This record gives sequence, C-alpha cells and structure tokens, in this order.
Amino acid sequence: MKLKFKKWTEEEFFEMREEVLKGWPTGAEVDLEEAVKYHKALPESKSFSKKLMDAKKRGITLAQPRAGVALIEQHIELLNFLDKEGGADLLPSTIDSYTRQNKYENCERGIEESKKAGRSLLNGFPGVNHGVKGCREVVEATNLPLQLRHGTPDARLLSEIMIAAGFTSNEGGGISYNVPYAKNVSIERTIRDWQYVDRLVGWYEEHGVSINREPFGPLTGTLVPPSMSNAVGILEGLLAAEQGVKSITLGYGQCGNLIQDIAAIRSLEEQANEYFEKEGYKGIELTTVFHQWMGGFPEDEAKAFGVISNGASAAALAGATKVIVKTPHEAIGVPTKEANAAGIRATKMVLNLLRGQQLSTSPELEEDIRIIKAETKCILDKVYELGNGDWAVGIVKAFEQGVLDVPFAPSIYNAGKMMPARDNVGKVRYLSVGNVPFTQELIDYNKAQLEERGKYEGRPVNFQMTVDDIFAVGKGTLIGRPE
Ligand SMILES: CCC[C@H]1O[C@@H](n2cnc3c(N)ncnc32)[C@H](O)[C@@H]1O
Repeated sequence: MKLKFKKWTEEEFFEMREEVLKGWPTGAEVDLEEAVKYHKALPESKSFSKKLMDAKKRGITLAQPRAGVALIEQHIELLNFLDKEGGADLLPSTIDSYTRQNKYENCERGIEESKKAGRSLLNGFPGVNHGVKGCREVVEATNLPLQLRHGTPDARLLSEIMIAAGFTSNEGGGISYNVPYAKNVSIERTIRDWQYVDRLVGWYEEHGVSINREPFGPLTGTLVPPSMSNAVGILEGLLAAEQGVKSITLGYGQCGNLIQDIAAIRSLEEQANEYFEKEGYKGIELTTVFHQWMGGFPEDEAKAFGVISNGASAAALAGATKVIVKTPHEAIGVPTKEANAAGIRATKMVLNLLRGQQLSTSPELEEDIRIIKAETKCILDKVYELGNGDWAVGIVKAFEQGVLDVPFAPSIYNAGKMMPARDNVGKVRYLSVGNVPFTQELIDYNKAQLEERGKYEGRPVNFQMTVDDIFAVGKGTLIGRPE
C-alpha cells in the first residue's frame, strides 16, 4: 500500500486486518461488533476521553502512573493499589519489552517463569499473550479508565486486542514509537502501521465508542528542544485525525526551565488547534499531557521526590490536562507498587496545593511561546513542502533530510545532526541546527542564548555543555556547570 496522508477505506483496513489478527492465537478473540457492545456497556467512569474532557473543563490536572507486571492477578492488584493507595486518576498498563518487539513466544516463556518464580520476570504487561479474555479481567477488576502505554513500532495486534478488551486509550505513534525505540525500522513502515491503529480507533469512533489517542511526546527524553517535540506531536495528531480519531492528547516531556516548559505546553495546544482547523478536522477533543522529568534521576529517594514534585508543579502551572508520574525508584528500575504509589501521592499533593492556579503570562513567557511557535512552524512548513502537501510523505522525507531530527535517537533513519544544549537559565536551545530549517533570526537567537552561558561559565559554547547537561539532574542540578 503506497504511503499517503489519507483516511483508509474500510476495505483497505479490513484487508490488512486479516493478516494482523493472525499474529498470535489470541488475535482470534477479537470481534469488533462484540467489542463495541462491550464498550457501550462499560460505565462512563471507564472512559478515558470523558475523564480528560471533564478535567479540561474543570481546569484540573489529572495524575497517571506507569505500571505493568507479567501476570493478570498481580497486575490487577498493582493497579488497584495505585488507585486506592496512590490516588491515581487514570490507570496504565505498561507493556513489556518483548511484546513491544512482537516477540510473543518470549512472553509466553516469561509468563510461565513468572508463575514459577512467584514474581514478575517481565518488565511489563504482556497484553497480546493474555488476549481479550485476560485483558478483560483487568478491565472488570479495576475502577478507573485504562490506557495501554508501550513503545511498539508495530502495535497493530496489541491495539486490536487491548482496545477490544475495554481499554479506552492508547499511547504511541508512527514517529514517537519508532525513532526513540527502534534501530532499523523504516519511518514509512511505522507511519503506515500507526495509520492502521488510528483507523481502528476511527472505526470505533464511527460506531459510537470514543477511544483516546496519545502520541508519545518526550521522544528520547534527552534535551529534546520543545519545538522539535511539538512538531512531532502535531504531526502525529494530524495523522490520527485524518484516520478519524477525535480524542487526542498531545504530550511534552519536562525540560526543566519552568517558563520554557509552560510555554511548550501552551504553544503545543494552541498550534495543534491551528493545524487541526487548517486541515478542516471538526470535533477534535484536544488535551495535553506533561511528562515529569524523563532524563536521569538521582538515586537518593528524597531528591527523587524533589524531581517528581517539581514536575508536578510545572504540569499544574502549565495547565496540562494530565501529568505522567515518576517514582522514587526511577534510578534503579521497575518500581515496587509502594514506591509507585508514593510518587503519585507526592504528585497529587502538589496538584491539590496548586489547584486553581496557573502561571499568568509575562513578557518572558510570551517570548518563549513566540520562539517555540516560530521554530515549530519552520519545521512543519518544510515537512508540508517536502511532501507536496502530503504530511505522511513529507515526514519520511523530512527525516531523510534531517528536517525532523530527534537528539540521541537510536534509529538509523534519524540524522542525528542537530544538537541541543541548555542556555544560562536552563532552557533547551539548538547548539547546532543541523538541517533543521530555521530562519537566520532563529539560529542567531539560539546562539545568543547559549553565548550568555558561555560568557557566564567562562568556556566555549560547544558539545561539552550538552554532555554536562545530560548528567546534571542525576547529579543534582539542572544545568551542567563546569566542575
Ligand atoms: C517512556 C517510558 C520510560 C518510563 O517508564 C517507566 N516504566 C517502564 N516500565 C515500567 C513498569 N513496568 N512499571 C512502572 N514504570 C515503568 C520507566 O521507569 C521510565 O520512567
């Protein structure tokens, strides 16, 4: 099928679907008509889209953890613990790494070994292997809306199974679950596979079931300049809207300077709406998600709670609809349920203290919004031009040429020419733009901010700043000052 930015016909979708459902025996459990009936029988309190829109209307920020273990019973216990002991507003099911690589045989072995060991030997929930029946046990034994969160370049079968089971939100996208997660999967392939996922959601929407889609905002979570992650988020929002998705949550990974982070969230929502309107999409319910710090964490748990709380306050002051919560075990690995719940409680405490407060505008905030929007526009205009008006084709060419370029991404399809670094107040700037098509004014603006830091630190503006910034938070500061 030739890549094009066009809604798939039902014939195109159902033709590919036959192959997709053969990927594992549990694919045979998916029956779309039955699934629609099942969703319609779920209480409204299980609808992700509804809870997000209510929060947006009330001006509150919801808290959602990440969480996933191998066996159904333990996964249910974990999720209910995060609900009852953590105060989570929304629940995840973080999917294991084997499933993300479509290695379902390995999952099968992992499930058996976890049963023998009496603990999870997978780093997440193997939704494909548990199938519609197993995932429904999770849906029916928990009380909050459920979302599958993963990092899967080919999530077609996983999405079919877990959405049919009653999950009402799905994270990911053809760029955001490829470039940061895979080494040699083509962009064209994952855009097409995620058009399938979005078309599946469009099919549910057309049959009266609202399923939320959340492109993965943070990307590599390593000094990604706000305009680069916003450009990717808006592109994945457009790809989803074209396939009939209505409930879209665009995300952003905290960078650390409060004003720039708030500007990023505000710009993301405003500019996404501009593009949705320009493309003629009606009835898009747009919300935003702020990811607490995605980089290296301090091992010391008290310091980790400082990072978590700082992220919670940035999310609240930005007016994000949702914040993704980190845990005090971030520096060591998959958290215990107690640590995970503690991260949520700390976050909820901050959200409650800041309820009703949002940072008012200021000349600095307006300037950051202007810069982020102008940079994002340069990138998106070029993507559109490269595709001759076809966003999907334009994305593929934009990566080939380094117009879209995500720092520190493993993908061989990512140019890796653009390099970021923090300026003297910790805002993430473009140290070198590579082939990102900025105006001279924007290039000079970034350079000037970085030169401020160079002068202050008495050192040249170069890649050493980037390296120092990567390790800074783990060592206890935001900016990697010279020793
Ligand atoms: C973008 C995903 C990275 C984040 O996703 C967390 N993460 C991964 N797997 C699990 C899991 N099974 N339970 C709780 N958190 C998990 C990591 O710690 C990291 O913060």
